[in-house]
Amino acid sequence: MTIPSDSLPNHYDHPVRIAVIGGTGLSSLPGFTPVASLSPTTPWGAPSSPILILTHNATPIAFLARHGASHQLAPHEVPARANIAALRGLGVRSVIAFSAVGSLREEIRPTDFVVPDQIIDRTKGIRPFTFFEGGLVGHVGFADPFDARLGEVVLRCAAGLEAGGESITTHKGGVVVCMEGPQFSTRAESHMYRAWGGSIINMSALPEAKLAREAELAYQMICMATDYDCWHTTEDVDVAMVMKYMAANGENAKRLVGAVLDELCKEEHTDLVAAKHWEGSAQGAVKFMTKPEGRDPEAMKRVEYLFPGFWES
Ligand SMILES: CSC[C@H]1O[C@H](OP(=O)(O)O)[C@H](O)[C@@H]1O
Ligand SMILES: Nc1ncnc2[nH]cnc12
Repeated sequence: MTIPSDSLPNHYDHPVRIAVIGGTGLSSLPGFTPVASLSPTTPWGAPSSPILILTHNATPIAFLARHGASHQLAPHEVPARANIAALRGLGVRSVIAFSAVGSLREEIRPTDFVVPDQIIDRTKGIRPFTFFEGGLVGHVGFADPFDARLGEVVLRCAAGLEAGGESITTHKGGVVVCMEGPQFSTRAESHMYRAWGGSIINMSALPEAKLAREAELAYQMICMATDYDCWHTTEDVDVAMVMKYMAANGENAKRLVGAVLDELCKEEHTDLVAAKHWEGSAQGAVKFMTKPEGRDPEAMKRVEYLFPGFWES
């Protein structure tokens, strides 16, 4: 049964540590119990959709539909800063982000899952991509754009499901090419991305992953292959193909999220879920760059939204 989100409470009074971002074909997480629907505003505007708080074995998780509840936002229109800031504001420190991707490798078949570890940026600079601007500068490290520890947990859970006979094939590591879109690639581009070492392609790993790093969140994308883009001898990608495979992938995504949440709820992962290993990383980058006399008060206030008490310490 789906409970309409407007009949749910619009507040939730406990911190929520884990978020799931759903992408194409995954605009809800059926099977989890909705307990609240939140519409926070941030200094960067409103998130893509109301954030649903769902419970899984008594653990709350935040669910956000990246393209909006009706998939009304094109990849370049996704308010990624508001999304990440709103999640952080709820207490979220770990994010599992789903994405439908094209495969650039023969061995990554449609319906396979990939837990990537690298990104090549082919966005065109038209998406707002940092929290630190407008009178405040910060440079965070981004050598490894995903959270390896969260990635390990996801891979272990996927292996457990596979061993239990579930039909999920999961690939460890891979390079996501994040293109601008919304049009798909030309054939020449598709071949070029393969020559560059790309494994899969999407339109939404960035700036989401960069912003998560700036917000000191542990962030891992789980990619679900839906097509072979247009380099392969099979049919060229189109939306119908993506949606057809996402129907199958959605079930697998739900199973995998369930297993990952079961694991993350264990006491041994408390520090990982709280992203203790990222704590202070971005704050250091911001504090030391712009001299106090050059800091814009509005920019300082925006940073305060991400890191309450930031300027007092
Ligand atoms: C409809 S195919 C292109 C679209 O699908 C992917 O979305 P998401 O990453 O949110 O699952 C891809 O990135 C494009 O936005
Ligand atoms: N071939 C493709 N290119 C970009 N994004 C995608 N999402 C799913 N398939 C894709």
